[in-house]
Amino acid sequence: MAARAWFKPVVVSAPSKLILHGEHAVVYGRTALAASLGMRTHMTIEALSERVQVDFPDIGVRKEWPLALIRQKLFPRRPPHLVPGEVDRVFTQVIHDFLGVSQGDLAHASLICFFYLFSIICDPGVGMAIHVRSEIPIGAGLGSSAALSVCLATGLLAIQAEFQPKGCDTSRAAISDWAFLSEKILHGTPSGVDNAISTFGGLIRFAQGRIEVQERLPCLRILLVNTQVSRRTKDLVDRVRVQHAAHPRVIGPIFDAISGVSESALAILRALEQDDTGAEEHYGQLAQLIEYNQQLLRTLNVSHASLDLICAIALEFGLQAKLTGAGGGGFAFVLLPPSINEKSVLLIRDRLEERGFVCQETELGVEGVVIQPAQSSDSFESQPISAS
Ligand SMILES: Nc1ncnc2c1ncn2[C@@H]1O[C@H](COP(=O)(O)OP(=O)(O)O)[C@@H](O)[C@H]1O
Ligand SMILES: C[C@@](O)(CCOP(=O)(O)O)CC(=O)O
Ligand SMILES: [Mg+2]
Repeated sequence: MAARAWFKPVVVSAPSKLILHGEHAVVYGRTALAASLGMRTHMTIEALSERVQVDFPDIGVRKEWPLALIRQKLFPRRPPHLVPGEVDRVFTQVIHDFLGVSQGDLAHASLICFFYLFSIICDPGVGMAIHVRSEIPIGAGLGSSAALSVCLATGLLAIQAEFQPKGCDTSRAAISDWAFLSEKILHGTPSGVDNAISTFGGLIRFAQGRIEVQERLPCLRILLVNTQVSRRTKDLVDRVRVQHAAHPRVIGPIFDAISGVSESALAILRALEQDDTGAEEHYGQLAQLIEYNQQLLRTLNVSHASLDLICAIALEFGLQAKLTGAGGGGFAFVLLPPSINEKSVLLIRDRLEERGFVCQETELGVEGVVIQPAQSSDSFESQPISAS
């Protein structure tokens, strides 16, 4: 079949995320509570004649291939199933060979994700220039990989839907499933919480692949603290897996306790949203849960000296902090109760920044993935994405 030629430019953005509670335990089916964050990844895809050009400046990748070569080398080897499922490791090896890179090559992991999704979703292939730029710190626990995966899935599905309006599912549920496949290519065994929150936005309760979008979110104020210590999600997840395999009867109950923290925190957030008369007591309970969870994550050996120091500094101000995401560095967050005065917030920020940490406040519970009107095309219209 001949390759297709032209499509309208697609502009997509997807948010980062904050895991309030449940990281690591969620990989083992327990409950996590996650909110979307104001920083986003932006992607544009434009038609390009007979070539595929990938520009990922954040990781220093800019390359181009003839479409005919991709169709010849990759398409005959793609997995037969045209719905997202398990990663076909034979096909990822085919892509590695095509790109001439080795399996562990991190800089090329994003390229592997792109070619995997492109080969399956864009049938029978179309020339394109894809450009991705992110406001999200990469490899720090705020879900940059999921935002990338969600952008790729959304953009490629939108293009395919132009050629094949019937039979191409572009719902949020389908986007999240394709992005989950991409996350599996990057991480091996992700829980799916990151792609779910980046797709749906807001606040979600997530367990065993079930996404429960929470209709209302009380206005939580948190201080994000970047340790500036880089780490890889996969390494931390592997570290926990080794411990779980060695001591399932010890580590399993820790996962249960973390899950309990997520459920309790959700109950308190719902109570806060409905009635803020008992706000002070509720914030006290939320702070207590943050402290418990940080201790549990420390027991799982995924904290780090920098994260422990942030928690200690927060405590000097009577505040609680915990790591967010995989840990081992990356980000922590500090809960700022409504009773706190601005002078204390400035003081705590100063104390943290004196120690080399970078602090910021950003919006919580923002919109999930959006397809925006393309600036370069007058004819492009904003496309709503259905929920399921
Ligand atoms: N803007 C981007 N451009 C290209 N690749 C990206 C981008 N953002 C994230 N990635 C991919 O995601 C990986 C980081 O994922 P991960 O270790 O899960 O950390 P995070 O907590 O940020 O999701 C990077 O090594 C890269 O492969
Ligand atoms: C540790 C984990 O629970 C969250 C990882 O988040 P991040 O990649 O650090 O943003 C892993 C997962 O849920 O797949
Ligand atoms: Mg990630």
